[in-house]
Amino acid sequence: MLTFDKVEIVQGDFSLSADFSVPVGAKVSVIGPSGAGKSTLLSALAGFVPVTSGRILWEGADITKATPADRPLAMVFQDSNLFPHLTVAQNVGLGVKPSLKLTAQEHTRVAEALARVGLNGFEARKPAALSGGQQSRVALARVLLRDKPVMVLDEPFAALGPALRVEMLALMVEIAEERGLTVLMVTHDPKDARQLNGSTILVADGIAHAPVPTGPFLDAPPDVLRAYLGG
Ligand SMILES: Nc1ncnc2c1ncn2[C@@H]1O[C@H](COP(=O)(O)OP(=O)(O)OP(=O)(O)O)[C@@H](O)[C@H]1O
Repeated sequence: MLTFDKVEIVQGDFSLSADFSVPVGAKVSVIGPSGAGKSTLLSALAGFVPVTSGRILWEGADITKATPADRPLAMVFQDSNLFPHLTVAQNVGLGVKPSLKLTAQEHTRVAEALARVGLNGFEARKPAALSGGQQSRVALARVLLRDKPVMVLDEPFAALGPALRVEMLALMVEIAEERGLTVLMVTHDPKDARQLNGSTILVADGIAHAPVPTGPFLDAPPDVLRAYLGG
């Protein structure tokens, strides 16, 4: 279980509170108006933004003060965050060892992760020689290799067209279910949230609310979200 225990995050004159738990294996969308604090919530979870008070717990262990590398999560960023001068295999290998001095066994793990995301034979390519969808696959392979129980995605695949986005989300969910990962995904698009088919955390008015089932929530969204969703 991932728990935000009476968490308060203060950044300048902005503050956000969170007090809820997410079960292991849950698929959670994080949704809310622009500037409401979605990225702030995930950044605090990842250890990039300090928590002012309260605690963050993973499986009962207090990770509030842990360094980002010691936390149980791996992140997928909007732009895939690939290094342009490194090959696909090296970009993925970074997930194993930042020094890239991999053992034979680690090279095998890289090859297996690339195969899992459908990128057999792409090892030697540079990111510039990949399509947007293929770049997203590399980012997913990198997360796979980190072997962390929580996958955090901040508007992933936003640069992709609608069909490709559906495909990438499906692959992400397939991998998450295969490994029993807990997923937290910021999205602006209710279609993404519905496809994730789990629960939704509404971030609005300084509060990250406890997750509720996504379907019923989006069928009757609160006013604060209705304006934002444009419907
Ligand atoms: N370093 C900072 N210092 C002070 N305020 C900050 C800082 N970083 C972000 N903020 C403020 O915190 C609030 C939440 O920002 P955040 O990026 O988390 O929102 P968001 O919901 O992810 O927005 P969007 O959907 O537009 O990406 C905003 O009002 C922002 O201006």
